[in-house]
Amino acid sequence: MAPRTLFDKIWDKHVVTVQDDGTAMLYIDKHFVIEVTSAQAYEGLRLNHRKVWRPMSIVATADHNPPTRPEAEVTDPVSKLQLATLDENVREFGAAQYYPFRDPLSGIAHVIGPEQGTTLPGMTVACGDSHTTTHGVVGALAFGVGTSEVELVLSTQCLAMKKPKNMLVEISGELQPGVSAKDLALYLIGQIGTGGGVGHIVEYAGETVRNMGMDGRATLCNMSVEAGCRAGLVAVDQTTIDFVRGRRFAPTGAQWDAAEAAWRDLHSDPGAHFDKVVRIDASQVVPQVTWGTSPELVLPIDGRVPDPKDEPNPSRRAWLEGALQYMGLQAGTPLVEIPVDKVFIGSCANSRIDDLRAAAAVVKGRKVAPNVMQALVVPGSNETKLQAEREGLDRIFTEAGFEWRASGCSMCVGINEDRLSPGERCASTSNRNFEGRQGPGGRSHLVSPAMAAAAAVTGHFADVRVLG
Ligand SMILES: CC(C)[C@H](C(=O)O)[C@@H](O)C(=O)O
Ligand code: SF4
Repeated sequence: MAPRTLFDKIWDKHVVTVQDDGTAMLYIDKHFVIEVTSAQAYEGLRLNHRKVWRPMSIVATADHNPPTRPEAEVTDPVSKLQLATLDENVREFGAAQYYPFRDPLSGIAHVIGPEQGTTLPGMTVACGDSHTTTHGVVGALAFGVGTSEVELVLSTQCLAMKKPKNMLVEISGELQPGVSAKDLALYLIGQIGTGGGVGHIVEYAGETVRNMGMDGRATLCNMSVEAGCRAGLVAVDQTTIDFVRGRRFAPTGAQWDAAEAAWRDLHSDPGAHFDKVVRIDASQVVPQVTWGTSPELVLPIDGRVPDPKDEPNPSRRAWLEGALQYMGLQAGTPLVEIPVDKVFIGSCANSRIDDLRAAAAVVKGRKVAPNVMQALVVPGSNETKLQAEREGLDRIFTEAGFEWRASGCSMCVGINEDRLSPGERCASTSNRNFEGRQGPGGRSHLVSPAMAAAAAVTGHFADVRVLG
């Protein structure tokens, strides 16, 4: 057989039929259902008198709306309705697991999937949420889909699509201390743009990725969608196997042995063809900060806010001018001189244990700067929260003046009570910075956990490499 990519291998195993025009029906092994994008899909089933094809493939979780303050209740009527509707739909249609608001195992779908071993290597995964790409961290082919596709997966267990193309991002060289997977992801998007991966499934490979822990790999996969990719993947290696073994829903005994043997083949064959290849020298990447209203408007921390006048293309120039104005910045300002009002450490991009450890290492023994009105740490799952508490990370954060919260999407997206007010500037470890993303009029700068911590303790963007 011709050499195949990791994507080809998983795709081939899951294609049910292919129509003449190339549209394939792809079997979905695991379906994560969230409160924001599922109500209409279930309503569609009801209207058409359909059942869920395989309720045991469903993991339902309420992650976007729940407040994360201890003891807080849901007060917003839309949030209340979404949460109650998911309760009702799970009761009526069934699910293998359900993590409602305040469940001890609840968390952001893309954090709990790999963490609990519900997402396993070689699986196909769907979820009505764009950052489903994150599940690629364990070598699963995971698609973020819209509500109508949620309904299709519920009723047929399949997604309909033409086969995307293969893209390889090969990362070599050693990361400098203080530089992380988030910086790599932002750097990549800065290079190829938010459209750079459109129509492709990206596989991250190379020695830097092989040497990276699972949480860093998850960040890369998470950010794939911000580069336009349909999904992100990392090949299964010993690090993956060690991560999956012993997880709550991972196979055990003879089933584990068989699974592990099969998973060992989940890598691209030598000589496999990629339609697009991007190479990155990790040793050249410095901590990144976005300055504008798209993840591709990103700069190294030692940079200055660009001047749109230097942009020859008129429509791009107008776009940059708009971004500059929305962000309330002056061209030429060094990034390290931009003060921040709020700091958010969380979201499915950066809320796993290694992220919290990296931020805590910077915060330890320091205080949140007086001009920072609010600094939040929101673990991606309640299990991660407990792990961090066992390690004493919560105390490092709270002693410095951070708020330590229960899990959820929180300030990543302005649809729960954690949000920015108009004009507020936030150093955020999340993945999106478009206008109003973290609250109407809010200004979001995407950074790594270590860089968010550095901004919190200095009160402005700062180079974590020289913070000492
Ligand atoms: C609300 C949800 C559907 C949305 C998504 O699709 O990603 C959100 O999670 C986001 O990050 O923008
Ligand atoms: S944490 Fe943010 S990016 Fe992730 S699913 Fe929630 S809202 Fe979307």
